[in-house]
Amino acid sequence: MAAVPVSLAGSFQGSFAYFTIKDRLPQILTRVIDTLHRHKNEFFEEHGEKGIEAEKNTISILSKLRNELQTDKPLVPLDDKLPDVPLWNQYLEYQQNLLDGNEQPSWFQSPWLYVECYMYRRIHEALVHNPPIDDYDVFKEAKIESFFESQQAIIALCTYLQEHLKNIEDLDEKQLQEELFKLLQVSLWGNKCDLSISAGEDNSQKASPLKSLDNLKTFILVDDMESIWSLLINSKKRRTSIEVTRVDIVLDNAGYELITDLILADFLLSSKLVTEIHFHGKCIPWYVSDTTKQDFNWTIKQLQSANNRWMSRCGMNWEGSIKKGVLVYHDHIFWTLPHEFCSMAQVATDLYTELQKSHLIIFKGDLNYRKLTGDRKWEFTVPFHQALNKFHPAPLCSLRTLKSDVQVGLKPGQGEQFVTSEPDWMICGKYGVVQFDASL
Ligand SMILES: O=P(O)(O)OC[C@@]1(O)O[C@H](CO)[C@@H](O)[C@@H]1O
Ligand SMILES: [Mn+2]
Repeated sequence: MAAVPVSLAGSFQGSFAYFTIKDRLPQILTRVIDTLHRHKNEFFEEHGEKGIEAEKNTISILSKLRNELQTDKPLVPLDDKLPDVPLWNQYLEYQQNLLDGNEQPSWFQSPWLYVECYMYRRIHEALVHNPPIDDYDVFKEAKIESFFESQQAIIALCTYLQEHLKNIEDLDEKQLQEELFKLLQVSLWGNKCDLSISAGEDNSQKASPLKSLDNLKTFILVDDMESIWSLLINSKKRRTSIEVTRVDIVLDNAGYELITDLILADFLLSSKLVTEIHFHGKCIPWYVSDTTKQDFNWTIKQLQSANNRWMSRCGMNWEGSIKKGVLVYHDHIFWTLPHEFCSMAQVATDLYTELQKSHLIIFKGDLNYRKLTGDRKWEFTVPFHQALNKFHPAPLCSLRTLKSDVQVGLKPGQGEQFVTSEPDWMICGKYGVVQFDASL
């Protein structure tokens, strides 16, 4: 196979990577500092003087971090005690070895994917070094706010699921396929709502998600929904009563997007297209809005206790599915490492083996797409399978709105047409893909 292309990086002046490292990441750090400031009283009430001390120390570490980033300083090894530290520090060495003897990995020179992940891990390190606020999630407030901002859309989805799909057993194949396509698209467009692209500003779903699907259809650049349908319906037909059909969903953002993923999961289970859903979330706060176990549990609880009866019914059902073991939540440190997914088999063999049990893995969102394709300067027409670079644990698909400049699997001329007519087509979140790889 031909060598892989170079990584996107801040060294490409004027690229989205450059702009992100120069402007957006410092903005995110400033917001984190501001959040800690605003919660000073809360830290005092909970932990007394020790809380205030910890808040001050964390802020000073983060201000220093922002300065390192803005002046393109060398990346330094991590030095907390968490289990992923050796892997991070080996990765730094690996990046070092890719350079000429005198150069050192740095914010603008190293791959964008690496430095951006590294920033979030350094934010976590700053907190870990400062008990008693070491388990404080600096993005929690923004995630909670975005959940409440999307209330109407969440109600619309829960109502749809409960009312419209209560006769799901009676649907014929065509109708079942239509519902699947609808909810795949809802989950795809749910990915517009991430808080990293907006540097933490409100970016929630306000319009009715089901009504807008037809209008949005033309913005799906790669549509492999038929392949997903064939895979699922064939496996349903072949399955004996003791067999399992397992779908894994590698989650992205909490808030509205997570609800769309839960709705999709519920539909897959209640239609009996699948028998088990496995969710995968992050172990630490990540890219502002990504889902952690706390976010996941909080979301289910919120739904259960909501005033709206469809919302609370969804919450109850999902809690029930979790108890029955048909809805399973996992996390793994690999998801918050800087590695491309093609190194998962070596770096996180246990996770790779777990994913091999799946009949279909759904990767949500832009960052997962970047890691699937290695965040490299691929030609638009390179097949998705090739860009995966031997990452094939099971059949997989990506549901992703385009928010960074990597895209593969397009038809000849398809990408070029946008380059002139809509220069920001790859970063504005207006376009999406449902892109499938059959694995073998
Ligand atoms: O993975 P998500 O939530 O869809 O997007 C994450 C994201 O906002 O962060 C990066 C920019 O900082 C981009 O990869 C992408 O746009
Ligand atoms: Mn995200």
